[in-house]
Amino acid sequence: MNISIITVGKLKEKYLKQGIDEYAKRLSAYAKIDIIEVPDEKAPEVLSDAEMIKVKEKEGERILSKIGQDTYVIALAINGKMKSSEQLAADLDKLATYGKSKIAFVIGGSLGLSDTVLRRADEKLSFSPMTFPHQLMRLILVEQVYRSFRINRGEPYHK
Ligand SMILES: C[S@@+](CC[C@H](N)C(=O)[O-])C[C@H]1O[C@@H](n2cnc3c(N)ncnc32)[C@H](O)[C@@H]1O
Repeated sequence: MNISIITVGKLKEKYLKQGIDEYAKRLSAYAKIDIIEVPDEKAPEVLSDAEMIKVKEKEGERILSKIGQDTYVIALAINGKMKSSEQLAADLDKLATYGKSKIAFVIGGSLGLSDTVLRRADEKLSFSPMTFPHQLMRLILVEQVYRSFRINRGEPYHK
C-alpha cells in the first residue's frame, strides 16, 4: 500500500519531527510512506472571510496537485466521521482488498481545508471535536496509521 500524508507548511518543531520520523520509519516496514509538504500561503494575522477562503483555496490547489486520480483521499476534518483505531484499521484493510492501494491523508493548514479539497475527499476523518494544531495532527495521524497496520497483522501493540 502507498500512503501519502499531504500537509501544509514546513514542520519546524524538532520534537514533533523526531516523533513523526520515528513512526514513519516503523510504518515503512508495512507500507510505502511519503510525507508531502506543500507551501502555506503567507497571510496577515487578521483576515476577512473572503481572504480566508482565498488562502485556503490557494493551499488547496497545491494539495490537489499532489493527488492522482486513482488515489483514495481521506481528509482530516474536525467535523468528519470519528472512528475507533480498530475501525480505521478495518477500513484501510478493506480499501487494500478492493484494490485501492494509493491512499492520501490530507491535513489542512492553520485555517483548515478548502471546500474544493473537501469535495475531492472520498471521506472525512475526525480525531475528535477538538481542534489540534496541524503539525501535531501529523504525529497523531502517523501513529494511528502505524497502529492500523499492527492491528491488521495481528501484532501486539500496547492498548
Ligand atoms: C488548526 S486545524 C484548522 C482549524 C480550522 N479552523 C478548521 O476548522 O479546519 C488544521 C488542520 O488540522 C486537522 N485537524 C485539526 N484538528 C482535527 C481533528 N480533531 N480531527 C481531524 N483533523 C483535525 C485538519 O485537517 C485541519 O484542517
